[in-house]
Amino acid sequence: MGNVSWLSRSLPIMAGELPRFDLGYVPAEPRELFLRWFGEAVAAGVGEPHVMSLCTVDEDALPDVRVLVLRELDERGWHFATDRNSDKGRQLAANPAAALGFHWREQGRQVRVRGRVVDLGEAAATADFLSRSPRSRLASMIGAQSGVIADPAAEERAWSEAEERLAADPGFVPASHAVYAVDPVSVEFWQGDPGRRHVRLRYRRSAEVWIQEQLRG
Ligand SMILES: Cc1cc2nc3c(=O)[nH]c(=O)nc-3n(C[C@H](O)[C@H](O)[C@H](O)COP(=O)(O)O)c2cc1C
Repeated sequence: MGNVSWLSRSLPIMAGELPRFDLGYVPAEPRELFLRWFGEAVAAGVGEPHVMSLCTVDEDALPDVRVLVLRELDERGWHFATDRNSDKGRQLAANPAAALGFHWREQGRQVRVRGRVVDLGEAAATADFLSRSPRSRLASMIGAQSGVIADPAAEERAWSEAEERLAADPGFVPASHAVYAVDPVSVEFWQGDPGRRHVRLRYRRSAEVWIQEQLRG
């Protein structure tokens, strides 16, 4: 047996006491249930509950995934911020659809969001960028995210130049900074059970109505 296989089989999963998911007490809209679960994750001390996986597909339909920070949740959907010229930015330009995954390990919970992706425009991008720390803003001013670093010395110079630029113009916002929202077509809430009777509830949007379906775990 390989090392990963041996280690993986010997590691615990969904151990300990987990919350119960009472399907008799769920709201009509998935956003409300997400906010409830998110608040519970924060209260339970879940590590980085606002970090999520973002899955996109490239022009050859090959999936790609990485983790991002959830920036906001409102009637437009789940927001994230990134560089429009990054790999994911280019993938979204070609195919504006995505899936998000949250895993709140300490509670044995998972939330999956699928939907179309909408660029929220310049005002949202500007507000998001200016709310960031100076170091975070600098990192977005060096060049296109996901670009290959061919010359480390030039990269050092780019950081210095960005520092000078930010000092001279603290209101500077790169044109490539973008905030996107995932406008959901389905949202699934998954509650793990140590006895493996997991509880899954999927909200599926049909026209303007949310249909709830319980899924086998
Ligand atoms: C905890 C964590 C949070 C991150 N948050 C963001 C984020 O909010 N926006 C972002 O563009 N990249 C974020 N990243 C970096 C991405 O995972 C990824 O490396 C980067 O966006 C480039 O992805 P791409 O090459 O697929 O475009 C984060 C990474 C980690 C580990």
